[in-house]
Amino acid sequence: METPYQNHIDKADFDHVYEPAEDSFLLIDALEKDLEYLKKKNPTFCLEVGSGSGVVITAFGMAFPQTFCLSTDINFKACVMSKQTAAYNKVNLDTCNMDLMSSFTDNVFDVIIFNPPYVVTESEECGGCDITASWAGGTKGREITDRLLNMIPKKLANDGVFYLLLIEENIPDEVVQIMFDYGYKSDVVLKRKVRNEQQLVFKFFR
Ligand SMILES: C[S@@+](CC[C@H](N)C(=O)[O-])C[C@H]1O[C@@H](n2cnc3c(N)ncnc32)[C@H](O)[C@@H]1O
Repeated sequence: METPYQNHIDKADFDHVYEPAEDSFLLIDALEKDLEYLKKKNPTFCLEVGSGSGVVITAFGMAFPQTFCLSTDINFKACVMSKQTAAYNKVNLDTCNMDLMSSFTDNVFDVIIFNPPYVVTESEECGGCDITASWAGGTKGREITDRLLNMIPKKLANDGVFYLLLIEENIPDEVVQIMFDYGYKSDVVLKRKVRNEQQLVFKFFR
């Protein structure tokens, strides 16, 4: 999977929107690793929740030009940047400024992707809509992630796949158990140690 160009972005804009980092690129590498699996699924709708600069959903859109790509972000400036990144790389992307995927009512997605704010923080730090929303994850770094997990059974197609980036501090075993209770199997697609942080990309599917 190609990494999208982001030459159009002024460095200063990354004071307000999450700048693509190792976690973003691990997620792209995980999607690349699963390319053949994803091609067999021939996805019609792909949603990235919390798209930030748009680098991940744009990479997906470049690899799957026939797939209808959508993204959401709680940070309005991230929505604008995602749209620009997609357009710069000739990918059609609809972006929605919303909390997770709460405003989609009838839509069901074949692929859902989330690189959440995963840093363990005080609960009070979490739930904003500016740059702090990029990293502040509250208790276990999971407060935002757990809210999304709860929505997956209604929003993921029966034969769909959900990709989620976690770090060890998020206690991935608990996430696997939550998703198991919802009826999902899981696999670790890729993991990488970045400085002191063990990052893992999981996929969940029925
Ligand atoms: C770690 S950043 C990942 C950005 C991008 N996906 C990437 O991989 O580079 C997390 C993103 O989730 C967004 N976010 C946080 N809470 C959210 C929520 N409740 N609903 C939608 N997006 C949210 C943040 O604004 C931020 O853009």
